[in-house]
Amino acid sequence: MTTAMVALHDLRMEYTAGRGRVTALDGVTVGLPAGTFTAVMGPSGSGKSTLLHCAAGLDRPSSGEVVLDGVRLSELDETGLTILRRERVGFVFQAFNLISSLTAAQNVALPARLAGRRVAPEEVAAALGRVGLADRSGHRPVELSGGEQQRVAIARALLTGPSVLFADEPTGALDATTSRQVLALLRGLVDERRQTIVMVTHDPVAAVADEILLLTDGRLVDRLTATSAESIAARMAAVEATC
Ligand SMILES: Nc1ncnc2c1ncn2[C@@H]1O[C@H](COP(=O)(O)OP(=O)(O)OP(=O)(O)O)[C@@H](O)[C@H]1O
Repeated sequence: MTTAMVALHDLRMEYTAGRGRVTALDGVTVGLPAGTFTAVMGPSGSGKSTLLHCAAGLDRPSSGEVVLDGVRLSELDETGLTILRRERVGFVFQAFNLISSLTAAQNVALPARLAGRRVAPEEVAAALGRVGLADRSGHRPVELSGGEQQRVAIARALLTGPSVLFADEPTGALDATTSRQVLALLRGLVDERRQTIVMVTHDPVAAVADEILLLTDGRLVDRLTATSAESIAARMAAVEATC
């Protein structure tokens, strides 16, 4: 039996907003095997980002448990969570969050350097090579296309060799063609390096994922495998029509 790289057990998240309470996650239980690509989809407000943030140790759930690479996150204090995020988790967001005055190579090395780690130039070159940007290491963000900037952000996230790469709308700021290229790059990391990836997206080209988790109202309502972009778009339209 494959053990899950990321296991969520009855995950619940409630927010107090004004005088009311919002249930963002309403008992999600799922296991994501190592070396797989999972997309999390669902209507706006269905709890996708909350799920990603809890799974990655950025937020603590109200109840339930996250086990990431064998570590029960509820047992970690804040320092433990910070170390876990630094060493075992990589993040990619919609906004590339690159520092404009630094080169691609300097951007890739920055988080590790800030964490007090010496970073060998070969390590940075290897990370940029993995995303197909070996020849762009001296370029500043303004000298790179949007897709290339996102690839630099992916190289930065891969530098520490994370157990899991979490991506929140990584193609949200990219055009259709560039989005496909970035998703193909992520797919390649799974196929060639057994990288585990969990990605929130609205993009039906998420069909490149091994599995799509469909959320509505904080609940896991479907798990889709081996599906096409067309059937995902149709399923999403049907779910949104009922919301
Ligand atoms: N910090 C917060 N305080 C109060 N309510 C919140 C907070 N963060 C999220 N929520 C609420 O929790 C629910 C789930 O939000 P979440 O951001 O996880 O949804 P989402 O599926 O990622 O949405 P979108 O696709 O629009 O980004 C929403 O109703 C949202 O308003």
